[in-house]
Formats: sequence, structure tokens, C-alpha cells
Amino acid sequence: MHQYKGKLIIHTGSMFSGKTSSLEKDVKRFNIAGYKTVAFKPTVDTRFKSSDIISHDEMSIEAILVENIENIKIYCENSNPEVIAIDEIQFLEGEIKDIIDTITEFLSRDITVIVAGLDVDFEGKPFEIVKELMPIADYLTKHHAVCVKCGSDAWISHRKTKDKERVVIGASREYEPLCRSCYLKEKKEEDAIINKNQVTLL
Ligand SMILES: Nc1ncnc2c1ncn2[C@@H]1O[C@H](COP(=O)(O)OP(=O)(O)O)[C@@H](O)[C@H]1O
Ligand SMILES: Cc1cn([C@H]2C[C@H](O)[C@@H](COP(=O)(O)O)O2)c(=O)[nH]c1=O
Ligand SMILES: [Zn+2]
Repeated sequence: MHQYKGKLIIHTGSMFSGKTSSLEKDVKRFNIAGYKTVAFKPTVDTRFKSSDIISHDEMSIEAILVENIENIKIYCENSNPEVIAIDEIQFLEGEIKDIIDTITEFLSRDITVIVAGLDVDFEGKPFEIVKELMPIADYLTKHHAVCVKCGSDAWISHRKTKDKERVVIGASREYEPLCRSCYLKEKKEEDAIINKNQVTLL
């Protein structure tokens, strides 16, 4: 009866672009259509202190917390879902190859996989797993937040704090979506302040 099988659906883009709400909407539609669906999210994102997937506009769906793709594989071996959703895939621990191989295996077993994840980090560097999954996708949507400086389509999640580690969990206190032009302007201003401080220290 269920016609929709073994598709990879990717929602990517910057923070606040609607990746999570789109994944949630897909999951809700598959549930309405009667598909056996399960959603996962990596444990690293502890923003909401709940296992639910919660979007920035506070829509939520139930999810299971996992550390790596092996956890997902084991869970699915026992529960046989027809549709698997993974939010924040960039935070899934382990080898990229293992993630790709497992997702490919799900697809070959007619399981549909929906993933949401950032395409680039706060410096514009690609998140490898999303980059590697893109060519395999049946449906790939690059979503755009609104640039908070000029209202254009955002390209990057600009980090407002001084933290330099790649992973810093946060929301609008720590990040703002910016278009390329506003981001480059912001970087120039930040660099000018750093240079000025260095001169003062000499
Ligand atoms: N600058 C912005 N541009 C677009 N949406 C924003 C912005 N700031 C806050 N939002 C909110 O974020 C929601 C999208 O949240 P979500 O689906 O969780 O995005 P993502 O998973 O891509 O971070 C929008 O529907 C809107 O309510
Ligand atoms: C850009 C960027 C983001 N993060 C963190 C910040 C948030 O906790 C998530 C992204 O959540 P969203 O659902 O896409 O809004 O990722 C990070 O750790 N490092 C980064 O460079
Ligand atoms: Zn802008």
C-alpha cells in the first residue's frame, strides 16, 4: 500500500532557515499517511533538555536521543520503521563512511530517510557529513533564514560570541543568520577591532 520507499530527503541551510520545522512537517505527513516513522537527534544538542526535536518556532515531535549511527541501526533492527528522520545530522558522532554506508543500506531496504543539518559552520566551512550526503539525495532543499542586517536571504550562521571551537550549542543569543555581504562586512569590523587591540597591547 505504501508507495513512497527508499528516498533520501535532505533539509539544509543556515540556522533559523527552517530545516527542523521542514523535517517535522515531513514526519507529520508520513505519520498521517500511515507510515511507521521514527525520529532521532544527537545527544550533543542539549538546548531544550528534552529528547523531543524542537524547532526555533517551538514546534515539536517526539524523538530518540542517539550518539552515533550504530545506535540508530540497532534501534531500527528491532522496530522496522518505514521512515527514519535524523535532525542535526552534523552532530552525529563517528566515521562519515559509517553514516553514509548505513543510510545507503536503509535506502536499499526501501526505508525513507529524512535528514536535517547545517551545510556550513560559523566560519563558512562545510560540515562534511552534509556535503557527502548531498549527491545521494533524492530531494535536496537549501533553506534560507532572513539576514538580520538587511533582510536578504542568509548564507551563514554568524557567531556573535568570541568562542572559536567548532561546536558551540546555542540559538539567537549566540548566532545570527547573515547574507554573504553582511557577513563579510561584520568580519571586517571584527578584524579591525582585533588589530586595534593588538596595536594597543604592543
Ligand atoms: N532571521 C530569521 N529568519 C527566518 N526565521 C527566523 C529568523 N529568526 C527566527 N526565525 C524563526 O525560526 C523558525 C525556523 O526554525 P527552525 O525550523 O528550527 O530552523 P533551523 O532548524 O533551520 O534552525 C522560523 O519559522 C522563524 O519562526
Ligand atoms: C553554525 C554553527 C552552529 N552550531 C550549533 C548551534 C546550534 O546548537 C546548532 C544548530 O541548530 P539549528 O537547528 O540549525 O538552528 O548547531 C555549532 O555548534 N557550530 C556552528 O558553527
Ligand atoms: Zn544581509
